[in-house]
Amino acid sequence: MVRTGLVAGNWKMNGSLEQNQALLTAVVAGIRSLDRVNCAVCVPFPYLAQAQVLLNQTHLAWGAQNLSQYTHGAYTGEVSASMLVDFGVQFVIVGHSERRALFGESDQLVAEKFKTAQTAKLIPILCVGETLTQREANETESVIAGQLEAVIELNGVQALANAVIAYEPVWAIGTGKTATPQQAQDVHVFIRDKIATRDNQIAANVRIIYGGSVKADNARELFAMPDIDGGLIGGASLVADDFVSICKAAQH
Ligand SMILES: O=C[C@H](O)COP(=O)(O)O
Repeated sequence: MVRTGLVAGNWKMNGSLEQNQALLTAVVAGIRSLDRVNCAVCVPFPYLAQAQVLLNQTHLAWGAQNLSQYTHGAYTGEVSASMLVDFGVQFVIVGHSERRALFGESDQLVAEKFKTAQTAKLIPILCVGETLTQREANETESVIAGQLEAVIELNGVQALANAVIAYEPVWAIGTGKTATPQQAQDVHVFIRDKIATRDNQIAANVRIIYGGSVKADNARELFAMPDIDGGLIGGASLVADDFVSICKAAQH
């Protein structure tokens, strides 16, 4: 089977109305001719309205970087799935390592956010990945298995049919230290095999993308690996030419 590649930008806490306008306009123009890869940007909440206006009817989808596990009510500062739907959001990142490490999001909470997203028909981009200490202690597989199992336990393996998994080794995020294509491929195969123990078809179809210092000059070799279906791009998604090059590299 052929999985359509996905390149999603994660702007993190960056941007301004003025910068976004220039960036989005340039990216939309740059990816116009790409018809065999899906491209998206996950922007900070306040810019969803701007993304909706600028990206409607273009090849660039938009998404959010987080959501509340609650649907509505007295949860000051939270943003619900239905609010994201109001702004035409298609994707939402859940369980990014920065949220796990800096904001205390547990595997269980991530699984709940995943559920809330899917209930609202949003496509969760579920981030999994190990720290350097965990890799050096040979815990990569057990850590990722735990992160994945929490989501499968709560949501069922079928839920992965409408989701994307992003493998993001924490030691490669924003460090300029990319996993080698083979290192990334090995973990992607581990993830796919793990899912296959529950359901072969879902495992074969689910898109597993790689994140961690993907740049215009290393994207092609990463995306050439058979189980790497695209990328979740941080820093390089803030530079139009770089992001467009990475999107092009994912079109096989
Ligand atoms: O979500 C994106 C990742 O955290 C990767 O960020 P990076 O490309 O800046 O390393």
